[in-house]
Amino acid sequence: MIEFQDVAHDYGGGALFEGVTIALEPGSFHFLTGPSGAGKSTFLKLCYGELLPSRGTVTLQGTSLRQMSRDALAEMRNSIGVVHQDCQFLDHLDIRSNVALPLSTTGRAVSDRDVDDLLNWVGLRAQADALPPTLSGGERQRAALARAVIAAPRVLLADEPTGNLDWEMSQRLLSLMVELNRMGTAVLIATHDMNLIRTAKSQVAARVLRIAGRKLQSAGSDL
Ligand SMILES: Nc1ncnc2c1ncn2[C@@H]1O[C@H](COP(=O)(O)OP(=O)(O)OP(=O)(O)O)[C@@H](O)[C@H]1O
Repeated sequence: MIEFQDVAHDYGGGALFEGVTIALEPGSFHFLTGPSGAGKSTFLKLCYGELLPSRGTVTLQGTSLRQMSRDALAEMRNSIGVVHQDCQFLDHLDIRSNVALPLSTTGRAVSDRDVDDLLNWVGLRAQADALPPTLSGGERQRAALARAVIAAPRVLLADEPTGNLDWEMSQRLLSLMVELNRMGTAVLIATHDMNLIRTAKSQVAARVLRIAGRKLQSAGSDL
């Protein structure tokens, strides 16, 4: 689904990580952890083609990023849902329209009913007509999750989706992502939150990856 072959990335100040070879299989659940600045967001950006690796090959569904045309990459991105760290919205559009954007901007049919079903799933049906600035942090994160999955992606990538949320709200978001994974979506979550990882491991067979010392390692059973 997403494969890294001997991948390194360097923004110009030295490699953040190198020699990364890994496959994110369909239906898998991964956490990605590591110190601040280790390169977690960078790793996610490589996964959805926002960045090309400095060295090595990233392959999305059988095609190397480098060989993809701009159109092919845009098409590929439709099969990958992303919850960004800052979950930005278009503040002049209501939550229903923001959540529908991945479909409406690609010209695909979108019914209010489908969007409202999804908003119901994340517990935001009552906020469908609200503007983004009026939502709480937890509500914004759940709206961002709804937007990331509206196009039924095969992979969900989430960058610190529970950052700044209280424990109850973090758990709620986690259960939504576990539920998605049970329905077949591969999930990769970058997080600092070790409690979240421990909790998830009692619910799902999650593999924990850690960027440390410029390498991507499998975290041990100390978690
Ligand atoms: N576009 C860029 N140009 C130059 N350097 C960058 C760029 N993006 C990120 N960096 C640097 O690369 C390093 C890794 O950044 P990245 O955001 O991937 O780390 P992270 O592990 O996600 O950090 P955090 O946990 O704090 O979010 C940081 O030192 C950052 O300043």
